[in-house]
Amino acid sequence: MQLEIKQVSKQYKGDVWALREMNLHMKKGIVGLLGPNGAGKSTLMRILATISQPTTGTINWNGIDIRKEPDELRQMLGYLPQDFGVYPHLNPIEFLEYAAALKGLGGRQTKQRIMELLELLNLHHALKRPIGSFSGGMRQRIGIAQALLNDPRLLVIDEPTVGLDPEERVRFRSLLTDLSGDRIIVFSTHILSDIEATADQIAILSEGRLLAHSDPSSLLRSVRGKVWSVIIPDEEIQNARAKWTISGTIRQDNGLQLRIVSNVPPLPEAIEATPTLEDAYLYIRMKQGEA
Ligand SMILES: Nc1ncnc2c1ncn2[C@@H]1O[C@H](COP(=O)(O)OP(=O)(O)OP(=O)(O)O)[C@@H](O)[C@H]1O
Repeated sequence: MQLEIKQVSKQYKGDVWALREMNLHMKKGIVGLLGPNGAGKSTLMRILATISQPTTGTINWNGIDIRKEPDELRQMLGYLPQDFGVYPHLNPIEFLEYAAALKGLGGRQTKQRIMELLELLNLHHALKRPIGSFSGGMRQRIGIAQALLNDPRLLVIDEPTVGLDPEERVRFRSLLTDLSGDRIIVFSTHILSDIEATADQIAILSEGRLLAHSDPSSLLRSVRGKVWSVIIPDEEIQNARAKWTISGTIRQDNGLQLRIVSNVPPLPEAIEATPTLEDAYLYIRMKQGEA
C-alpha cells in the first residue's frame, strides 16, 4: 500500500501557489502534516481526497494515477474535511445512514458497520440524541465515523483537533493509534503535540513546500547539538529575540532561562540541551529562512 505524490504544484487564481513541486512518498502508518496557516496542508488533502486537481504533477495510489482513475482511490478513501458540516436534527444513526447512502453503501452490512463504528468511537451512549447537541469532540468523532464507513485504506483528516478541549485532544490521539493498522492515515495540524505522540512519519510544510519528511526520532537527531540553554538578564530579552531562535523561556531567580536553537553556542557559557520536536521544527524553519 503506497501513495506517491510526485512534483505536485497547485496554483489558485490570482497567482497563488499553494503547493510547489511537492514530492512525498507515504506508506502504511500515521503521517502527520505539520505547518503554519497557509502552508498548503488543506490544499494537499483536498487533492488526495480527489476533490481538487493539481495544476502539475501526479499522484499515484498503489501505482495508479488518481487523475486518470480516481475511482481506484475513491472506493478506498475516507475523508474528513476541515469544514465538516452535520445535520443538527439527525441522530448519529440517521446521519451515518445518510452519509452511507451518499457513498453508495447500504443494506444490512452497512447498518451493522454503523453500529460497530458508533461503539468504536464511543458514541453508542448517544444514539438517540440530535447531533446538534453534541460537544466538539463528539461531532468530530461522528466525522471520523462517516470517513470510516467504507473501512478505507487511506484516511485523510484535515485539522482534526481544531476546537477540541485538551481532554478531547488526548482521546483523539489514542483513537488515531487504534485506527492505524493496515492503512495510511494522513492528518494535518499546526499543533506539534498532536503529532509528537502519534505520527510514524512527520512531513513539515511551509509556503507550499515540503521542508522535511522523516520519522520523529530522525527529526530529533537532526537537531542534536543545536539546542542550548542560557540565562540572561530580564532586560536583554528583546535583544535576544532579535538575535536568536528561541524555543522556550523560563523565569529563574537569576534571570530568564532561554532555550535557543542555533548551529553554534549562542554564548560561551551556553549549555547543550536535549532536543524536542519543537526545537527540530524551529530549526527546520530557521534553515528555510536562511535559504
Ligand atoms: N480556493 C482558493 N483560492 C485562492 N487561494 C486559496 C484557495 N484555497 C487556499 N488558498 C491559498 O493557498 C494557500 C494555502 O492554503 P491552504 O488552505 O492549503 O493552507 P493550510 O496549510 O491548510 O492553512 P490553514 O491551516 O489556514 O487551513 C494560502 O495562501 C491560501 O490563502
